[in-house]
Amino acid sequence: MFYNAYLFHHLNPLLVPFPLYSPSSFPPPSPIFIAEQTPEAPSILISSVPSDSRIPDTIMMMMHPKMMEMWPTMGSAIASFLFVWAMVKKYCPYQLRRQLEKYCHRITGSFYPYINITFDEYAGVGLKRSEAYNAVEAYLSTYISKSAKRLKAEMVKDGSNMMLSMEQSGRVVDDFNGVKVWWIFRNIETPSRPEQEKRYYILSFHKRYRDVITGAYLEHVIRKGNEIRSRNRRMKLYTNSAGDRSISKRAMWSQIVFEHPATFETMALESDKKKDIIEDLETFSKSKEFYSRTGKAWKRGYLLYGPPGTGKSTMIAAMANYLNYDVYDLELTAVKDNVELRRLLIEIAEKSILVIEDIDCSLDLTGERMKVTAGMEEEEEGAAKAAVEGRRRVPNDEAGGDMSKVTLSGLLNFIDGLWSTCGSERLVVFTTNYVEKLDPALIRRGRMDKHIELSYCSFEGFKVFAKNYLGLEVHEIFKKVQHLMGEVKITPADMAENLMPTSPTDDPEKCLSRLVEALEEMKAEGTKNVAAGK
Ligand SMILES: Nc1ncnc2c1ncn2[C@@H]1O[C@H](COP(=O)(O)OP(=O)(O)OP(=O)(O)O)[C@@H](O)[C@H]1O
Ligand SMILES: [Mg+2]
Repeated sequence: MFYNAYLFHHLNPLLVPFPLYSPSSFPPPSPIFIAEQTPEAPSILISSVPSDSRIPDTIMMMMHPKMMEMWPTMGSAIASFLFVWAMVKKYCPYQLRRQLEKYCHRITGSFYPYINITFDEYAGVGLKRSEAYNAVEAYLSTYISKSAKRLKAEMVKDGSNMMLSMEQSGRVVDDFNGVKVWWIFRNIETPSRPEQEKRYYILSFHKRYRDVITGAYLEHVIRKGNEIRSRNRRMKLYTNSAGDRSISKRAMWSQIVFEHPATFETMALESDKKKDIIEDLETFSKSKEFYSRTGKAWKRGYLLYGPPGTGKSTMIAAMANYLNYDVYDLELTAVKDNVELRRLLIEIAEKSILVIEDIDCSLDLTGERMKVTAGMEEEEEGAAKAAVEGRRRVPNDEAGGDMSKVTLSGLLNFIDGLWSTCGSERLVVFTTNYVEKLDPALIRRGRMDKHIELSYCSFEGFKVFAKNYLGLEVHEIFKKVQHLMGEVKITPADMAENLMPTSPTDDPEKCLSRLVEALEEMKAEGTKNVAAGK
């Protein structure tokens, strides 16, 4: 670029009226003047800020060197104009000023030849990151490395690539079939959301290209941007926690990159069950058309239940890896009330899995349910209740001691009420150790479409472990293991623990023998308990 940049501070004597200047009423209507980049038609760029930001300390003016000769005249013209405007602003009655502003805008608008389109980071009610903004950001990442000066780098998939985006207000030029457009990035603090910067892109182009830019060009940007996004996508794990309230006094999602190694191949599960789940996921992810044809929200509920250590959490990771979906791990006890729950759930992006672990411990809905569990032995019920209470209290203590006011109806509303249609391609997964204690309303078919029981390890499951952990497909000890597994129940977690080499000298045989020992011990323990009448 051949432009010279000038930074004018408040105190610059040339622009003394500046302290009186407020961007909220700065004419002309567009906050940004775009400089023509051709030497034949040089003009200036005044980088101002939109009305909802703070008054800038400095204002940047860029101009073509050719204009330097004109600067003395032009500079004082601008200064005089700003001075007059500042006086008008300061001394004119409000009504008159409004009128003047209107005329000013009309006049400048008639010769201002550019159209600006804004892409805000948060669309609509401001709760959900705009898809268009995401696409634009990704699209520009391929261009900005060439022209923008202050960049932010983010590692993308496999850590093999970087995605660049503009960090501070910056500008890039794009060329579409010979038509030049400018992308301007702005990040400003807003008084209404001090915890969050307002970020947006402005697309500027000459009005004579309106059709081609609003049509073919924008289509091209969104398509390319989405392609780049899906290529670079790294799965994320989001979680809400009471601790995150410190800044904004409300829970928000915080995220980390999700890199769980579990897959369906590594899961010890009967092959029929595995196949069934995979097919179900596959069908779901390809059923966009079906859901819209049948008027249903594109979402599916899974209930994973079974004793501790049977692979419920592992299954969620395998599902996420299979579909390449983000995971939103919702800690219900840290959600203050239904309003906060709604806000959190609206922020969930598509292609995601919403997980509520230990749903039986998560809500104060258990009060009613506890009474319903008539079949439960009293002692067991007491222990379960204590566990529930214990687990429920911990996060709430962090939140300042107040109990979560999320209700069953609040939760159901998001699962399949009107709000459920906000955001599509979403799996909702509940896990529990005590399926019988759940409120039937919560898990009825249609809400939780698929109930998957994860139970004790089968011999087939053991073979998956043996292959993955020890590299063994057959071994003479397998028979013994099979026999013992017919007599005692062992969870996949215990199985994994026993098969894991504990020292570098442990060979597969040693690990298998350790498992046999553990199984025999469990069997003896079981016999002892039966004899003692437990
Ligand atoms: N089916 C399985 N296949 C492979 N590994 C498993 C399986 N089930 C459990 N594991 C292993 O056991 C560990 C515990 O499993 P996981 O956390 O998934 O159990 P869970 O059912 O979620 O337990 P909880 O009810 O206590 O949350 C995991 O780290 C995993 O390595
Ligand atoms: Mg778990």
